[in-house]
Amino acid sequence: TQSTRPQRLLSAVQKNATRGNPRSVVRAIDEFCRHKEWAMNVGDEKGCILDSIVSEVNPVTVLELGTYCGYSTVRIASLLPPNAKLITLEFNPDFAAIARQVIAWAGLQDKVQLVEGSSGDWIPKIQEQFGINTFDLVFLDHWKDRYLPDTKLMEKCGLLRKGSVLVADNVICPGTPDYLEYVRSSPCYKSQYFISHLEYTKAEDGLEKSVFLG
Ligand SMILES: CNc1ncnc2c1ncn2[C@@H]1O[C@H](/C=C/CNC(=O)c2cc(-c3ccc(F)cc3)cc(O)c2O)[C@H](F)[C@H]1O
Ligand SMILES: [Mg+2]
Repeated sequence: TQSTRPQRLLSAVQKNATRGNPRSVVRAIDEFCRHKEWAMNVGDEKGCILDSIVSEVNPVTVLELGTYCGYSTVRIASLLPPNAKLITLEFNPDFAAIARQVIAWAGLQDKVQLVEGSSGDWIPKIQEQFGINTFDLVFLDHWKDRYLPDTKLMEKCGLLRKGSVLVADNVICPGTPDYLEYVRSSPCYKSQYFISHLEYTKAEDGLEKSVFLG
């Protein structure tokens, strides 16, 4: 049977990256997507911006919405302090299976909890299930029309505290207009746009960093 793109991406990691070396996993995926097959990873250009924000926040608790193949999961987790935890939500079982193997190849499985399920179902259950009260950092990279409802849900569930940082991918392409309008106009957020390009292309895209003011 035909392989899927995520399966071919995983094969490229297993072929070209060194086990236990997250940077080599990130590099192998970027090479595959630049030279073989485009895939919707945050990519290296926006990834460097993400790295700088993660390093500045130095989060102990991280939530990622939309794991896909685990590229940004590996990028973020590789920068976390030893006691930190990253929870990543992915409701497609095929993507989740690939991401688990990518995360394991990077040697980051002890820092990452991949939860197979939908953000809408899981955001209200995270505190009781994982003993986490609030998140220092949230990376939004799932369906673009779910950024706003899930942000409101995180607020309602008390998962954000004064200073929590939201980083949203694709705020220009494909675009998340309702989310952008909300975080840029709400008195509860201080927002900043980091201009960049859509992964592996010359099209404009960017990340929006929004600090929750409580
Ligand atoms: C809704 N709740 C969810 N809960 C758990 N997992 C979820 C949920 N929703 C989706 N997932 C999971 O999160 C992932 C979804 C990623 C979606 N990403 C994109 O569409 C996306 C698209 C482009 C793009 C740009 C230009 C172009 F010409 C074509 C594509 C670029 C990007 O960087 C993207 O991130 C995964 F697939 C899905 O199962
Ligand atoms: Mg994206």
